Amino acid sequence: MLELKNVFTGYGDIDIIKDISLNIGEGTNLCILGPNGCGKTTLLKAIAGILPIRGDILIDGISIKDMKRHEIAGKIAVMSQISNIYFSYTVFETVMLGRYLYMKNSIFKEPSQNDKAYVEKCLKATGLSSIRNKQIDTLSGGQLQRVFLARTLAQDPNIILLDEPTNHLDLRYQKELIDYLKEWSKEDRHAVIGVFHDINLAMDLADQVLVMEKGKAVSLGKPEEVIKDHTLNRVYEMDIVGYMVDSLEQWKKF
Ligand SMILES: Nc1ncnc2c1ncn2[C@@H]1O[C@H](COP(=O)(O)OP(=O)(O)OP(=O)(O)O)[C@@H](O)[C@H]1O
Repeated sequence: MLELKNVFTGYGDIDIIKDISLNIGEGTNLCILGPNGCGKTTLLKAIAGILPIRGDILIDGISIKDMKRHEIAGKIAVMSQISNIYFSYTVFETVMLGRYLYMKNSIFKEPSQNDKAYVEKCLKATGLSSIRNKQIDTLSGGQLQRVFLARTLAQDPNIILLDEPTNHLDLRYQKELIDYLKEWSKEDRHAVIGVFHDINLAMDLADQVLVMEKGKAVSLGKPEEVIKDHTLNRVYEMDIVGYMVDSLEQWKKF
């Protein structure tokens, strides 16, 4: 479904991502882990077609270099972060922006019944139906995060890219988001690629884990394989598994 072949990318003349190859099949949740500055977001930008690359990225066998921006956007949606708010729209209007691709390139036209129904479905899936008419600049960080998820879903992509999607979400909504993504990715021709700092959440969502260090892929495999090979400990320069076990022991005391 998505294939990265010896991808290099970066900013100006500097390569941040160095020689990454990956194959992401249907129904896969890939979580990307690695310390600050190792290139996780830069890799997502390359996959979204935002940065020029050397090597190749293929979606369903077609190079993104041969695809137009709207063609890539029809396949891959990036869940935006809170810093992207510039205008005050209602929740409904914001989620409708995700349908833009399908609205014959005009957001000024009245959306079709189909588009409206699709937006309603996305609002329902993210628990936002009851606040559909609220202005987004009056929402809490967690509500806003869910609005952006709904807008991403409204784009009806095959692949969702997420960059630390659980920022601003309280525990309940973190769990709900992860559970929702797990369910969504198992639908026909879907996959999720996410960057996480919370290793617990990453391990909960992931079928595959990619560990990055200094722009390179240093480990790729199932969560249990990646935990066992101690690469995580090395790249984070701490005993990750030991830390997790200690935390659990603390809770057992209560
Ligand atoms: N727009 C940019 N122009 C130049 N350099 C950049 C730009 N964005 C990121 N970088 C650099 O690229 C490197 C990788 O950054 P990136 O944001 O991809 O890392 P990350 O692993 O996502 O980090 P974090 O975990 O802190 O979010 C860093 O050295 C960063 O300073």
